[in-house]
Amino acid sequence: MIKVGVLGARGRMGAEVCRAVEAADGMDVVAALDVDDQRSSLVDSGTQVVVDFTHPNAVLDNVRFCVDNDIHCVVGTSGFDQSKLDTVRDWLAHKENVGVLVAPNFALGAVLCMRFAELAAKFYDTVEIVELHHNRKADAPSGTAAHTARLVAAARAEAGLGEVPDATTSTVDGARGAEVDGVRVHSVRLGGLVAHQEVLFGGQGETLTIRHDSLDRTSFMPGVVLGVRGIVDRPGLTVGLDKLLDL
Ligand SMILES: NC(=O)C1=CN([C@@H]2O[C@H](COP(=O)(O)OP(=O)(O)OC[C@H]3O[C@@H](n4cnc5c(N)ncnc54)[C@H](OP(=O)(O)O)[C@@H]3O)[C@@H](O)[C@H]2O)C=CC1
Ligand SMILES: O=C(O)C1=N[C@H](C(=O)O)C[C@H](O)C1
Repeated sequence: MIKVGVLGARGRMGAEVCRAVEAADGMDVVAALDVDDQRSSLVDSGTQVVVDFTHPNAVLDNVRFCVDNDIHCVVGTSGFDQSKLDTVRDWLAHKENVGVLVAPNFALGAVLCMRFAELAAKFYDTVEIVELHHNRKADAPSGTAAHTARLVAAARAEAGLGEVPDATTSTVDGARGAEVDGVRVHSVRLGGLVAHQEVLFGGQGETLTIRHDSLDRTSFMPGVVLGVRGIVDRPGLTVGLDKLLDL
């Protein structure tokens, strides 16, 4: 039995994770903590894998605590840029047996959407991303959109494509979205939504739209459970659930 600790356990994702881990074979929730609880109970309960769905401002400190205490981590919380990933990698360099998985999105379709976008990127001059989420989300753009933009930008660079052409000379602040590695990302926040993303490519006389919709938070759970099972045998930093899938 893998002993699992959940951080953010009273949140939208954390509560779902507690249910999914309890329902899965070979793992148990031994600690379910939220914002005011003591992380020391992770150690006291013998937690082997922590699942973190908290807040972008809190997650790095939680990962530090886990690494220091030889606890593997499966991290869904958004807000991981390259410098935060490098920080985690540095911590892990001194810990041969600890693994941390940071996954911008645990939904299978979102993982495929990112991969398809990476594959399509070199064939199209222009690309923009639209992400749409519920209106209680703390951060914009979404971690998934930022990660997708970075993958697309890297694929464009590798193919020798330059900047995305844009003739805009007159605009209102924000009208053209945020820029992540040169890729425009537009964030929509609406009650009723869960998590949705479109990657739009434009070429000569055609467009390609790759869209993914999470209609319910259960969509993330098979990926989280896979992450918990996988991380115990994967020391070091793993970025993206795709590394645990046969993609
Ligand atoms: N990778 C993926 O597939 C997915 C990632 N996410 C990401 O997960 C994160 C959480 O999302 P969501 O569940 O919707 O958010 P919620 O606000 O519903 O849940 C977060 C919970 O964590 C608590 N919390 C905040 N800080 C800490 C802390 N230091 N220690 C323990 N608990 C803490 C919050 O308490 P309080 O409310 O009192 O602050 C809240 O109960 C976001 O970054 C989101 O983008 C979401 C869905 C899928
Ligand atoms: O806050 C959310 O809900 C989600 N957050 C993640 C993100 O920022 O990409 C993953 C998913 O989009 C849901």
